Amino acid sequence: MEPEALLHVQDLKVGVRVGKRMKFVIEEVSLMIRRGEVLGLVGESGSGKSLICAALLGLLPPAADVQAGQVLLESIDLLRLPPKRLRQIRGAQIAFIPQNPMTACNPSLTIGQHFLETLRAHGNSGSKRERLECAVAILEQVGLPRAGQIVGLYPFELSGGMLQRVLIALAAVLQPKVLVADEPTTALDPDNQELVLSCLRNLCAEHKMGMLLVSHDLHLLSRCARQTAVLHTGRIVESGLLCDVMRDPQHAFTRALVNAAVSKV
Ligand SMILES: Nc1ncnc2c1ncn2[C@@H]1O[C@H](COP(=O)(O)OP(=O)(O)OP(=O)(O)O)[C@@H](O)[C@H]1O
Repeated sequence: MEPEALLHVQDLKVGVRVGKRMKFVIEEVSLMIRRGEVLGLVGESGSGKSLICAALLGLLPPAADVQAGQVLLESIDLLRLPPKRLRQIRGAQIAFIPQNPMTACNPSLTIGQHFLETLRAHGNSGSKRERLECAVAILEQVGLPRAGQIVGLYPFELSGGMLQRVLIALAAVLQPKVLVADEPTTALDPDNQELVLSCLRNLCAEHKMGMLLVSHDLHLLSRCARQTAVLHTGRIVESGLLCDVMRDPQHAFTRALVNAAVSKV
């Protein structure tokens, strides 16, 4: 039996205002993510990957607007929720892992305080000690050694790879149904990339989360994603099982991506 669809994006269209006119940068994008499954969204720089992530989370920049489409999280259309309800769902049911861990953290808060704040903001009524225990447990799950000490450290005291795993833990602590990860390994060296990818793979499998993993690198996606969708100038030009797409790419743009990926192996 096919696992059930968690996130279903249908015919998404996003425009950005350029002076007085609207330029459409995302057109008729449809994606489906099932429980426990990683969908790799691949595309060239400027193809619209980050705007799709932002649209899913209701975090488009002021110049951009959703013009059409649906983003169904199970049966709820995120594009049509009042802002207050969307804020409750964001983080708790659909969470974001950013590209650059160094700029995503608040430098004046310890790692533990980041977790306390996230849990408090989403109504966790446990004591401070219970919330910190929760933080330590998820930090251990993402493979960070000495998690009990890490909660007392500030972001600058951790390496980029460790901090990215902290952010993954922070995104996962409320056990969202879907994780959206926009190029989460860009700022990392190859060893840390591998650690982060395996941490994402394990989290999704263990908690049956769905994940949208964004990259411009098909080879990198092939280490984590089962399904893929290929984005080219704002449109999905090909999608399916990543192994099939890599074996027999149909679109000229996908063939170029596959050749680039093969040359990295
Ligand atoms: N705030 C904005 N104002 C105007 N245009 C924007 C804005 N954000 C993005 N765009 C345009 O929308 C298109 C898609 O941008 P987006 O950042 O989503 O691409 P991307 O695939 O994520 O690129 P990269 O891999 O380089 O991050 C680009 O043409 C970009 O110039």
